[in-house]
Amino acid sequence: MNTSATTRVNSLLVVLNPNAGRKQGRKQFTKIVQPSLERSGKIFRLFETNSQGHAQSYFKDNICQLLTDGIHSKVQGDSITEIEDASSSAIPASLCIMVLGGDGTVHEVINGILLGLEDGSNGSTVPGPRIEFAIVPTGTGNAIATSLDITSVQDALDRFLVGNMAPLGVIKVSKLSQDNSIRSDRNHKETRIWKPYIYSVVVNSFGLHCATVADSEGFRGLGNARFILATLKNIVFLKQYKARVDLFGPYQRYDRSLREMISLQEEFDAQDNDSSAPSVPSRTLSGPFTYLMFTKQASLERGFTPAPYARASDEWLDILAVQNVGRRQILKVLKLTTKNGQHVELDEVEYYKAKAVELETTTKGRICIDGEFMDIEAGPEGRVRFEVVSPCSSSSNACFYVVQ
Ligand SMILES: Nc1ncnc2c1ncn2[C@@H]1O[C@H](COP(=O)(O)OP(=O)(O)OP(=O)(O)O)[C@@H](O)[C@H]1O
Repeated sequence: MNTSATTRVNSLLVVLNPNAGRKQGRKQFTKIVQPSLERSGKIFRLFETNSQGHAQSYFKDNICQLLTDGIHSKVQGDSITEIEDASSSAIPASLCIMVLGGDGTVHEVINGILLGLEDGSNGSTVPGPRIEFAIVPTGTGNAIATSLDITSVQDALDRFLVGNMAPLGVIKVSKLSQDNSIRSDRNHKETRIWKPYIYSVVVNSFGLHCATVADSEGFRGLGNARFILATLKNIVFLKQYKARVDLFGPYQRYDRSLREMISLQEEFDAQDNDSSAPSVPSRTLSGPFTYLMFTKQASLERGFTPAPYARASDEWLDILAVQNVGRRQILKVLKLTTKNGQHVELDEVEYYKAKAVELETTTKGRICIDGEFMDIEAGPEGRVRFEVVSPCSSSSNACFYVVQ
């Protein structure tokens, strides 16, 4: 997979969420971003979000138009007024989006784009347009920027101007289709029918992390301290969360003695699995879980690195699981998560990489998807599937890249 392609996209749209993080985005745009872009001769359009969900609905409604737009067209409010090449019906291959915000804003933009392209794709199987992101961290956690080691607004701009790109993997989160969710083929092999529900770019969690994200909303305004407060609360009132996790297809496991991820392809090959759509898990974690996450990002905020081997550009989903431990143990795990990901050396921690994962809860449960919440039914009907969509594959409606 190409991890160092240089930018070749001219059209630049700057998305500004003035409410992200400590609400400094507008100031940073005027003082740092705008002068820097103008100095380097970049022509751009500005889109400022006005509420939660605005970025998603804007991109859902406008992505096809944005892709067909000429560089000199203007955005006025939610509509694009001057379209340079209105006669062109073919969608040009590229768009660059600079996001001044946090992970929630990137999540909304990506979901809006994929929904908009899905509506406009008419079932096409050709890979979708190339969409490049430059992420300027003005949010709270800034997991994507932090995982790319982008340290400031200026650093993000400097990297944008250099233009080195890496693919940005996206996680498709699917629920079982309500009608006819299990189908049998000619050989009476049962196949589940999945319906995409949402796309995730940062982290999907269950258990303590999800409860912490929910509680941290009440402490907004405290910056990153809101996560610390919410985590402490959930350690004091520690719960174990009953669920099973199935890994499908080839997978890797962190080996503490070798201090690296080892491939378990051989174990997987030995099973009676159809590699294109395996129905038998290659590994099952039976819970209950204290802490569980599936992620594409190594760090969720500066200094907090739960999945040290995660790469936004690869095709793996990183799985961090801590099963049924007490307060003292989970505190030790979380403490070492802040020490360059040393928690993976603890016996309590299981760390895997897989291509597809399914979660099934024993009672009604809740998962957190990039800060959004999804309630799930108990048992097999409530199963949720997580899989990485390879950028630029025929199954992807768009080829996402990110400035690194
Ligand atoms: N003008 C606005 N007013 C209020 N909320 C907004 C506005 N524009 C966007 N939002 C919402 O702000 C929320 C927070 O944005 P974002 O997630 O980017 O920042 P953050 O939570 O501070 O950072 P991170 O997700 O990196 O921790 C999102 O849910 C987004 O929908």
